Amino acid sequence: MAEGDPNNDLELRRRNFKSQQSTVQTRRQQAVCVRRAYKRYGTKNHPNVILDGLNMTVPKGCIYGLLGASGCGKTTLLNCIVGRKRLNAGEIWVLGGRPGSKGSGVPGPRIGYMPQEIALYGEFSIRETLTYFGWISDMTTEQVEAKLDFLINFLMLPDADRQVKCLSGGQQRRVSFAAALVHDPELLILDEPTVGVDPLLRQNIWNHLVEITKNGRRTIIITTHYIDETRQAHLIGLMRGGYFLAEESPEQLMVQFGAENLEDVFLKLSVIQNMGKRRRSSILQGVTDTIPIPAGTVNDAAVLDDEVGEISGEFGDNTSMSSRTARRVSIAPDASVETIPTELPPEDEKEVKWTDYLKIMKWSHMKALIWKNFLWMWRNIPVMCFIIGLPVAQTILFCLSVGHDPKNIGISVVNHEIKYPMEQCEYKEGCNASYLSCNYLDYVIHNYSININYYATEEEARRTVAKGKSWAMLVVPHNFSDCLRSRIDNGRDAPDWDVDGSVISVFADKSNENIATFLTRDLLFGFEGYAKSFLKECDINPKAFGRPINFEQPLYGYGEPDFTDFAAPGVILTIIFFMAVALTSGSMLLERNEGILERTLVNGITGTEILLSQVVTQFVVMFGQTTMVLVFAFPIFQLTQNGNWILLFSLTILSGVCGMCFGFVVACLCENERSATYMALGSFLPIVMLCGIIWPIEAMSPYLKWLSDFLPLTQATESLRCIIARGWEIQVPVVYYGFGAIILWILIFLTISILVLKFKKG
Ligand SMILES: Nc1ncnc2c1ncn2[C@@H]1O[C@H](COP(=O)(O)OP(=O)(O)OP(=O)(O)O)[C@@H](O)[C@H]1O
Repeated sequence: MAEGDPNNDLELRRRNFKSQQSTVQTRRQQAVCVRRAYKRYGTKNHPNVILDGLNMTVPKGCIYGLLGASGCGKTTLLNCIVGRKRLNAGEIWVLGGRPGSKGSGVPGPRIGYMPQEIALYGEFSIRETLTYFGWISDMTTEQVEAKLDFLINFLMLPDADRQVKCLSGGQQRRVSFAAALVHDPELLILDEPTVGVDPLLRQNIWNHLVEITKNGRRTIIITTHYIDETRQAHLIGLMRGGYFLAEESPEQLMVQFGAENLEDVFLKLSVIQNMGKRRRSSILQGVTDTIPIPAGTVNDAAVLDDEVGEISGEFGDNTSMSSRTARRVSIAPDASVETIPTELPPEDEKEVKWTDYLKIMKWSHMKALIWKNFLWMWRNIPVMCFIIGLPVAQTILFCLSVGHDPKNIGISVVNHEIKYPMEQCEYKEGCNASYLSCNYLDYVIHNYSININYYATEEEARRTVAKGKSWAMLVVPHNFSDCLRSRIDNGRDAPDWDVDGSVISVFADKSNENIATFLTRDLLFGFEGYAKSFLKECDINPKAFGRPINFEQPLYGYGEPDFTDFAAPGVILTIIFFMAVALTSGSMLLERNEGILERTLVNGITGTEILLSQVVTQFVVMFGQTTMVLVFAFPIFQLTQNGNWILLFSLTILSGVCGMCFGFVVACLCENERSATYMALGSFLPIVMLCGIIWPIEAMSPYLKWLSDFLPLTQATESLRCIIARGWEIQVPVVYYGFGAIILWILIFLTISILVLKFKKG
């Protein structure tokens, strides 16, 4: 094979891997082993490098104190160890496997994680909190109960039935500590557990940590700002500038630096680092020499083998200062990836069967999550009442305020038939009534909600319209009644002046399209109605002078079109959809931002399980909301409902489920409530405008109409309209398209959120 041949290179690397097998095995025998970890936030071009070639070795059975200034990257490192964040380059083994890989058990109940934030549900009691964390770690209630008394006594916690939100900050931190301890994990990761804890209890906690690591089966990584309390740790890692300045036993470090306490050591190391004279950190020398590790828990020979590998740079390691410096100089944000072999030796992990991939959830996890969701609701009854009451209030407001005829529209009339103000316009019965205009106006007043004010001159009346005090001016000509009679009597022979003299002129303010439309309708229909009654009084067939077009009883709907009925389907679906978006994204972001979600995920709960548990709980809420909204809209406010109740109910529920899934997407994509609000609000108006909710989609431009067809609520709104207004059943295409489209969107949103949850890690 020629030199430089890629196959040749691959063969060489394979051989190297074989020779490194023992090194790799050794690393996997540690509780945690991190090699050449490189982690940055920000973009490739503007990276904020947090871990920069960091090596860390935590043997099984030891307490490892992780120290460093605030913001140096301790939490980031811990998040990578528990599998919640990914390195940009480098390797991590935790309890023998790769965090996050199938079968590694990490994240999972093998780990107990206490994050920096309290990350607990304030409404839960101590007992409920520990039960929840016990259940998600596969414990039974009896096992939790058995552990509860011990933890309460040991951590000096108050009564187990006290709610977490009623505890002091220090007590809350101790409950959080208890939640990490409850399932007796193999690896306990504690991010500043002793903040706000009094010295006596802090000592107790350390004693307990020492106690549980004695048998060599438990390992603890602990970060703290109280540097000197880590004297009791077996090993400490002093972190600065993205890597460890030293990783030794505390005693060794103090002897080495001739310091009286660890703070001095840290200061001295920092000064040395600043001077560019970094000392070589003898990673495992200290471990094998100074830590009283129980026999059999660490393979000494292997450790030495590992050590040799490290020092000789066999596996590309860099603990010697020169190699570290050389590599650190050359490391570019992702160039480091190239220096890491992409093909790693086969891992000795639990064999994963293809059927494992089908197990998307564990019943014990689902039980815990659903119980927790309902308990949260039960503890927040006022919030729940608001959540169910809000859509009802919105429906009531819609029914009361939208689609009804405008009332008391004022118009100004100048009636030249009478001598106003000396003479008043009054209704006179009979075919020979003198002022037909007065009869017509009287008919309008009594049949429509129109207020008439009379004026003597056109100037006065016009001024009222110009000043916005009236919506129109009507001018009745002098001989209106006579001319109208002549027109009826003479028909096609009526002289022009009679035709012209029988016309009432309307000068309207059409600045408000809706009011102008209603006024036009009332004046025209009013005249038609009055004319019919007048012709009857004169024994003339009204049809002779009526419109030659007659609207019979409609096939669907009522004679008078009602905008409330038109808008109701879309409005109901929108209310349920967006309430679900707000509720789901809000509750998920709340959990995430308080660190509870992160903690739950570290315990081995999967994103899919969280989504499914939310689906179950939100479904119940949605059921309540939908029932209330439909009861108020139809039986109480009497909106048109000629269709199948089951179809109406199921389509409304489906729109809620669709909103819930969209809420998942929002929560997965957005970092905080503010961006989630922007995203939800940003989608609200396009959906309302483009889905044919407030205006028929037939009125849209063809391109927008095409776009509208693909939006989640368009087909569903049309389908619901056909169900309730036309009484159509599921076999009609328009109806089942609505169901199909919304189910398709549910699947799309669910898939997006599962994919984002899976791939969006640090
Ligand atoms: N999600 C993130 N996006 C961007 N930067 C981040 C993110 N998380 C942390 N950082 C930055 O990374 C650095 C290390 O943060 P980290 O929380 O790991 O520090 P820390 O050592 O745990 O600090 P402390 O002791 O104060 O908790 C900080 O400068 C922080 O601002």
